[in-house]
Amino acid sequence: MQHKVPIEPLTQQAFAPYGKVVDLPESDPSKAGDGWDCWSYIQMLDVHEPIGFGLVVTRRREFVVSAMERHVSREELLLAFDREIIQPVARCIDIDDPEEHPDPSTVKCFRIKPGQAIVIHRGVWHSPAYPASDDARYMFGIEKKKDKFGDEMIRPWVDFIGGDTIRFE
Ligand SMILES: NC(=O)N[C@@H](O)C(=O)O
Repeated sequence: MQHKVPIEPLTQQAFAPYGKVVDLPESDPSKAGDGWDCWSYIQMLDVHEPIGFGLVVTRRREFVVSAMERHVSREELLLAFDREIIQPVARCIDIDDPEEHPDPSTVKCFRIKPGQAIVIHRGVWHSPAYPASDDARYMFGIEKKKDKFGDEMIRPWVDFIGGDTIRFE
């Protein structure tokens, strides 16, 4: 079965079950100077080991997702660089279940604008991000350590329950 999921704007409230949003706050800056404003700390990444960074070039393709991965031991920072990207996510049901499959009924797809970022909660399912229109580049940062269920394997992808797929629009 294929589930249709609308693309939604990234807001703290909508993204809360999946992680944290990194964006300019409405509040006054905590520091400012001639020609610049600074807000800190606007978000936290909970880590115990050095962070490794990865860059992804994501190319135009059908907006269809059939599998996701997750990191049960690590939060993941993900930052849109040059163009808008779409990030599909699914809820973590049981972080201690190594046999869990992503549940398609919990999928949401968020539009992340250049300069915005997310911190994906531990255990939350995610696919690679898609470009909203033209090919895009994004960066992720994650602790460089083994995950509890070994998601550093060559193929960490887990199909949706029932072999379902997601089409987002
Ligand atoms: N988010 C993404 O594209 N990749 C990471 O989750 C990863 O572990 O490679």
